[in-house]
Amino acid sequence: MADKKKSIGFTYAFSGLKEVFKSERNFRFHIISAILVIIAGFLLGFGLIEWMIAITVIGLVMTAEILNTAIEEIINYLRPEIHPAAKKIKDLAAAGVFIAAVTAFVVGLLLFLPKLF
Ligand SMILES: Nc1ncnc2c1ncn2[C@@H]1O[C@H](COP(=O)(O)OP(=O)(O)OP(=O)(O)O)[C@@H](O)[C@H]1O
Repeated sequence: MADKKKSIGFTYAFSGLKEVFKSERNFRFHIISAILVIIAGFLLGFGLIEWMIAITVIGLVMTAEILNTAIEEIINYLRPEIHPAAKKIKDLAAAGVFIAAVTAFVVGLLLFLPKLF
């Protein structure tokens, strides 16, 4: 029973992933960036700690993008007029993605630059 519940939970989660992949250009960009980081990690011989850091920031950015998409969908579903509160909510969600992406970029520089130079 618990196993069945768990597998249904995974099904919904995968359905969400499929949705965000289909509808969000940004998410596809994050996936491609993550694949490039993973390839570069293999080529540059990342150690355990470097892999842990890289995977953590990849997960951070993807999670932020998915939550941003969910928040946008809530606002679109509620169909508000153009409203300052709707703007504020969407802008805050977008700011979350921005902070996650800048963090990933800076961490990426700190990981890759010492390996390259
Ligand atoms: N109902 C609204 N009222 C006021 N401003 C809004 C409203 N909906 C969207 N906006 C403004 O437009 C911006 C873009 O919103 P939109 O829903 O188009 O997101 P998006 O461009 O699809 O985002 P993403 O590229 O992450 O998918 C928001 O950040 C907000 O500033």
